[in-house]
Amino acid sequence: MIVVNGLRKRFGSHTALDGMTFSVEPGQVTGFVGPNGAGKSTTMRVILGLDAPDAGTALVGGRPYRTLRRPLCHLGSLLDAGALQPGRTARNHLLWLAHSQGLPARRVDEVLERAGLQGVARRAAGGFSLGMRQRLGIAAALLGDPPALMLDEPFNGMDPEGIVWMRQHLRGLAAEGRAVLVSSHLMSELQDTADHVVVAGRGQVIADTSIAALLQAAAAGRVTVRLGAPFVDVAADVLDSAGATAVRTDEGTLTVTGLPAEAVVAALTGGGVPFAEISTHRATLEEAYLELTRDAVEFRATTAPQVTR
Ligand SMILES: Nc1ncnc2c1ncn2[C@@H]1O[C@H](COP(=O)(O)OP(=O)(O)OP(=O)(O)O)[C@@H](O)[C@H]1O
Repeated sequence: MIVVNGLRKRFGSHTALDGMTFSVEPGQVTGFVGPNGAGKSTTMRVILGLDAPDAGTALVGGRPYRTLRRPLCHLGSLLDAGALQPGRTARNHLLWLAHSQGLPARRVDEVLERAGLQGVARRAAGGFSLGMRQRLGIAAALLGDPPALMLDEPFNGMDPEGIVWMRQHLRGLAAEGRAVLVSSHLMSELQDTADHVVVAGRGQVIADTSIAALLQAAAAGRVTVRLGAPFVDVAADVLDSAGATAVRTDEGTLTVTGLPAEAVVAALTGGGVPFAEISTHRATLEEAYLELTRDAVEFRATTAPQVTR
């Protein structure tokens, strides 16, 4: 289990982490999402002891990573798939890592097979595509058979087949009881993968929730009512009196917030207003995420560049 509590980190005058707090539970994939600059990589670097926080703690199995005797047996990580000696074969890269942690060579062959790299094990890793490097990074993370895994943007550079493989692989690792933390700046990548999601923005957690609850919250309260144009105004009045907010969004269409669909039906029926159709808006994961992070995006394509003279 990974627990971060009140992490703060400044780089000069810039606050990268501003009280980041969450935990990664065993047996599930936790997505760590947020716009660029939200503080995901910094949090992961702090967990690994690569950056020192100004305040707060990051514990792996109850202890700071730096104090673990054989860290690969506690937490496997993939931060930068490019971090390898290009001339070394995939197998030698893993053998070197295994040796440094006192792990047996047989683990190397086991993880190569698990990552689907047996066929290229004796090829120089420098010639690997980014997707293959990601697989090699996963193999390295699994060397110590750790109960927790932490992967920074593992879908980067993967082709569609690789993405399917990665999703199944992550699910499999969680099904074995491991705590799996996976960062991404695309919520859609985590569809069908993550059970839980921690949404970061401006160095803080802005949502810490199950995927199911996130979808439900995003869809909650948005009900579309279609009815004959002459009834729109009276329907809006009836719904306003029932405590909802009804906005005409199209000819003969009201978008209602503040009341669940059943209550909308009850209010209209009680008010004697005929309607043709009532539907609940179902948000996609991406919509739910965009809604949450709307105020936390540091760089926006639509923001006019600031010119300093
Ligand atoms: N070594 C550093 N020196 C100065 N600023 C840094 C450093 N590392 C990170 N930052 C800044 O801290 C903030 C958080 O960066 P971080 O890389 O953790 O975000 P992120 O959520 O991982 O973003 P991305 O999705 O782009 O990787 C950013 O504004 C970044 O520019």
